[in-house]
Amino acid sequence: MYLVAAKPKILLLGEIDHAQEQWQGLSGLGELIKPQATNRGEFIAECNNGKFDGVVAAYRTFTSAAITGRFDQELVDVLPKSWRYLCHNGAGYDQIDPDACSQRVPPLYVSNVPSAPDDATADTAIFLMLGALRNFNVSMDALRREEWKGKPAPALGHDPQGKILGILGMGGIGRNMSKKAAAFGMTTIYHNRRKLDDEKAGGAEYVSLKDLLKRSDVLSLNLPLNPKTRHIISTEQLKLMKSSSIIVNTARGAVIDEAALVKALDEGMIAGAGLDVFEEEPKIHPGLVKNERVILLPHMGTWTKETQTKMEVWVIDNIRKALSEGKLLSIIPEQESL
Ligand SMILES: NC(=O)C1=CN([C@@H]2O[C@H](COP(=O)(O)OP(=O)(O)OC[C@H]3O[C@@H](n4cnc5c(N)ncnc54)[C@H](O)[C@@H]3O)[C@@H](O)[C@H]2O)C=CC1
Ligand SMILES: O=CC(=O)O
Repeated sequence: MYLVAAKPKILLLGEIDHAQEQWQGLSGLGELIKPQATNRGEFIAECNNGKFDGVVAAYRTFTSAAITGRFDQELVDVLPKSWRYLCHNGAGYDQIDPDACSQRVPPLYVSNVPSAPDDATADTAIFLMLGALRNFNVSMDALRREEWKGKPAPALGHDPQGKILGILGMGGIGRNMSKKAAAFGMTTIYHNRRKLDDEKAGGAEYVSLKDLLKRSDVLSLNLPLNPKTRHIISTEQLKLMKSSSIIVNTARGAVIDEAALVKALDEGMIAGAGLDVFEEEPKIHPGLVKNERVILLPHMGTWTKETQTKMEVWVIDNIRKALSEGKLLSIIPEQESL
């Protein structure tokens, strides 16, 4: 009599919209399953009643947090020990606590999707930058109220040519934006945890955070959200900025203290903002909604067919590698040395 090893399970948290064929292709490596839970309590109950025993890897989306909540200590503690890989669809993995995953025995290895979102997100940042520099939002709103340009017409905008773009977080998206901004005649300065080598910096000057704030005409936030970066931009930092400057945020809402930003805009500490992300999505601070000098997008940085497809395929490739080789394609930096 032979014991037949149970097929591993692969759990889908969220939806696959573009790479169905590649997802189904994983069925050769494991049984594809979905949770029934519609909220965190039910999800934890499914973990506790053994529904996910045998799960080796999971595909998760940003919006699946509406069901599971954050992958924090509480959640990691109830996951079955068979579950070794958590493959996130997104560059930013702030919905996952890397320490809780790393300290579990055995560790829960986490992957994200670097580089695939770079172009689409940097394009979004450029759109927000131009829109805010040119005061386009004021007239776009006015036109829909059947007013030509607006009453009064908006203040004259500013050209990007000759202006200084300051990038906080010079990673994949920051560097991509810097290259694109050069085509608009801008000079980039940046602040990062570490100075980049010359090739990566691409001619951008490394400066302290204080100098970045003081010198930038456009401050673009391109760093991850974590306990060290939460509210990295608040009143003290905003006070250092030029009153003619604008802020662009395509990173995560909570890297800016949103209430402080509203106050800074209202008091003329800075001239405008272009925002794709918010502290409590999908809620937006009413002070941002009512301020016409703020151009707003509902977290659409990677909202293109091409980029969404690339990102889904990337996650599936992570799962495939994990199941067939025991390694992830793009493990998060916090776990590189595990
Ligand atoms: N709006 C959207 O749809 C999208 C938003 N994002 C957000 O953008 C963020 C950046 O993405 P990538 O460029 O792919 O990440 P990345 O990891 O390539 O770059 C992040 C950079 O920030 C730097 N950094 C980290 N902590 C810092 C600190 N305290 N001070 C200064 N620099 C710091 C890192 O050294 C790195 O160079 C993601 O974490 C995500 O939250 C990413 C993709 C799409
Ligand atoms: O917000 C999107 C991401 O990829 O991170």
